[in-house]
Amino acid sequence: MRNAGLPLPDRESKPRSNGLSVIIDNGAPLNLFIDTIRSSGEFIDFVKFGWGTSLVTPFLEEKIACLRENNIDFFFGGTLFEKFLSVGKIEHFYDLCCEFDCNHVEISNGTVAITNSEKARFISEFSREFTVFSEVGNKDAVYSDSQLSSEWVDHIHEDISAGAEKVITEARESGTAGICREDGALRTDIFEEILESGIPLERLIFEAPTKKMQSFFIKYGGPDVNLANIALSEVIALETLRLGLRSDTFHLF
Ligand SMILES: C=C(OP(=O)(O)O)C(=O)O
Ligand SMILES: O=S([O-])[O-]
Repeated sequence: MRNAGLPLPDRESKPRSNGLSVIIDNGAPLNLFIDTIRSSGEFIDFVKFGWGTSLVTPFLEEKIACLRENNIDFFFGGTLFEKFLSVGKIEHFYDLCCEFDCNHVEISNGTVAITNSEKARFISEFSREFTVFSEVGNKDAVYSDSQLSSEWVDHIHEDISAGAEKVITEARESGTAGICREDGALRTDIFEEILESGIPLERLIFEAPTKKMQSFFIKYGGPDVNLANIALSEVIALETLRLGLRSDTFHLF
């Protein structure tokens, strides 16, 4: 990173608790993964092994070793937690997290029909041994549409009270549900309600797989807004958005 004399926004260096970029790995080939981590690791705070890909992706151990060498933490997609939950095998999920020496777990209810309060009980249990990132929002676009912004804020409060270190707002890998409409349009009503609620933005991580979403959150949340579901190929491009080095955020900073 070189600023070449430009007055760019100050970005805290890693490890940081704000301004996080969470990359999603969906089973990328090993060398592509290692190459990305080695060349852009400075801009990556976490890797999420998306949904249940960690059970299928070859070379998971090698990928995790590469992350450890580069001081990047990781967690498994919340859907994996939900899959174990749906078959009554949550203790196996716990065992898996221990086997991989996870520091972080994602606890969500984006696919299984459990209430937020039931989810909060798992947040509370897992937060005794892990740092919990909870997730609010549903993966079904039609159901998402029916969720009121006030419900989102209630659920975020409940998750934080239960022990979630940060709360992830659902958008999926595609930006088509949760805080987005099926056509990718952002639910600005939810974002506004979150801002009005006074919940510090540092406690939230916004899934923002598209440039449009990333630009929106940077515009209204600042260069240090926490963002997730960033594709491996977009790490550097995202950092330029945060720094006002791309047209979409050029005039912000
Ligand atoms: C990103 C996704 O899932 P998870 O949060 O479980 O990784 C998804 O299904 O698009
Ligand atoms: O829970 S998700 O869609 O990252």
